[in-house]
Amino acid sequence: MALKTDIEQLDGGRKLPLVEDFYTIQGEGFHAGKPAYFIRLGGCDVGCRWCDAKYTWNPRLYPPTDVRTVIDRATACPAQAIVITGGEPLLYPLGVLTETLHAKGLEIFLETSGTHPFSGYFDWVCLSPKRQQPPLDEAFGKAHELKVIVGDEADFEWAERNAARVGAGCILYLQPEWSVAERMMPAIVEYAKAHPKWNISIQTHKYMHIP
Ligand SMILES: C[S@@+](CC[C@H](N)C(=O)[O-])C[C@H]1O[C@@H](n2cnc3c(N)ncnc32)[C@H](O)[C@@H]1O
Ligand SMILES: Nc1nc2[nH]cc(C(=O)O)c2c(=O)[nH]1
Ligand code: SF4
Ligand SMILES: [Mg+2]
Repeated sequence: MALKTDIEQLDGGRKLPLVEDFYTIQGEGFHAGKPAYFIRLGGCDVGCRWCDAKYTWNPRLYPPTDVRTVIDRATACPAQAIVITGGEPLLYPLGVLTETLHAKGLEIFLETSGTHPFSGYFDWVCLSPKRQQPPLDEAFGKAHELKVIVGDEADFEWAERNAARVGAGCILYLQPEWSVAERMMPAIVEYAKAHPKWNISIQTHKYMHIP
């Protein structure tokens, strides 16, 4: 299965495989609670079995869309923050989209597994490392926050391994994998209390019943 849209179809990033764009409240990590305009791109080659965006994986379902149409919608709403997510957004050249939005004075946030080379401008990078396809070295130095998904006890060791590779100022989050959140929450709470460099992120949008 083609896991990314062919680059030549993207006209250097003037077009991107758009899944959806929507104005909501950031539900995860350091900026949870912040109103933000989300731009979700299609295609991912990482394959997390518990991914809550599996509908994005096949980019062929999402034809390359002129980024100007998305930018027009994003700038027509009151949002001052834009979150670029996916799928795995770093599959694509993000320079045109992000630099155009930045030039309009908007804050640009990235949600990424760090599995592909960076392109584009970001004010904030959230790195969520995946065991089956770990981040590229360059991702660790760019991460403003590290958000490790915890689905079982072994993930705490995975979290520490990644925490050891990010910059000193990178903010650390443990996020329960949604389908086992109830069961894993006590262990996550106890781990964070015992290792207070870690914070907890709980996908508040899912409790708020917003996208
Ligand atoms: C859908 S991913 C898209 C961006 C990028 N591919 C990544 O993984 O960071 C957005 C965020 O949701 C997290 N996520 C995905 N499925 C989840 C689940 N079932 N439970 C908790 N977090 C999840 C990811 O780890 C990531 O931090
Ligand atoms: N409200 C809301 N917050 C989010 N933070 C990260 C998300 C993502 O799917 O990248 C996400 C999302 O899908 N919805
Ligand atoms: S890297 Fe992100 S989009 Fe891709 S499968 Fe994992 S959670 Fe889903
Ligand atoms: Mg989501």
